[in-house]
Amino acid sequence: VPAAEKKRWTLGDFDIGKPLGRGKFGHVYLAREKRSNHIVALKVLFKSQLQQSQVEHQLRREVEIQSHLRHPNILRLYGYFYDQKRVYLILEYAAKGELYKELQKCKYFSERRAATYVASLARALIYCHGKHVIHRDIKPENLLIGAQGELKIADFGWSVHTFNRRRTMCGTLDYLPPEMVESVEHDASVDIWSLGVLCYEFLYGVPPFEAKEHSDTYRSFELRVPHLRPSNTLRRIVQVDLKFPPKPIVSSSAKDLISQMLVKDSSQRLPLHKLLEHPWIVQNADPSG
Ligand SMILES: COc1ccc(C(=O)Nc2ccccc2)cc1NC(=O)CCSc1ncnc(N)c1Br
Repeated sequence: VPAAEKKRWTLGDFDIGKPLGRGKFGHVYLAREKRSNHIVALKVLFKSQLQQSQVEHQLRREVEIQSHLRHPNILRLYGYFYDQKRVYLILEYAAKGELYKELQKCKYFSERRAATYVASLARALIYCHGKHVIHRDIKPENLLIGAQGELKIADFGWSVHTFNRRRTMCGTLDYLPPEMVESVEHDASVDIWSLGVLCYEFLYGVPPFEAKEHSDTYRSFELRVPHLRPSNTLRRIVQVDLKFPPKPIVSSSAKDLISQMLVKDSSQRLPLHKLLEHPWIVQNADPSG
């Protein structure tokens, strides 16, 4: 049987539902494919904005990469289509929404929940590295939660989110590893660094190298002159100025894992497969992910 002809989707194939979120390049809607009644998330990108930001090639590359990725912890990109003015991405719908909202609501996660998320992200990253895809942007804003509570990496590409996503106006620097701050070439080990930052933020509710100046005076300064944001965060990153606050109480096993991931020399970072054997993960992560 000849390979199924790639279906040409059109907007008429979908019933459009409520808005799910919005990024810089466009909005995301709940949608139902009429023939199959399959629920999806439909991301609408404006061609004009893509052209202005010269990200068409980045989008084409991302669509190409995503169409070959199949993993329970990576949000599916089922397909895309376009009309005169817009490009539409047909995405898997994550029924339990955005992880960053859940983290803001709970302040921080239990060690079992944090370990379960970290283990599932490690498995997704091992899968990506196996396909020579690195640097899946794994900060909380890019993570969604599926119907069974499982984590889904949903690279939002270049879409910049409304600033209220994080306490600071400007895009967060918190997740940059030292080699990217010092802009030397980076490899898959950047993802181990970012996963370490994420693990810390899951357990403490704040990223490890955040500039302390989140006082009101600093905030007003930042709002008024965001481009002059003191790069205390960058200094703390390149010095790996890692401190564990006394509250909330976190096990020494968790701190040990984080300390093995947030290592300046990228070749010394704990490899992802070794992470899955770390006692804290073995004792706390729910195997189902
Ligand atoms: C595989 O997921 C993507 C793949 C690609 C791109 C993208 O825009 N790439 C891109 C855009 C412009 C330029 C270059 C790349 C975006 C996503 N994903 C998203 O935007 C997530 C939309 S929000 C959402 N989605 C599902 N369920 C929910 N409950 C929610 Br809320």
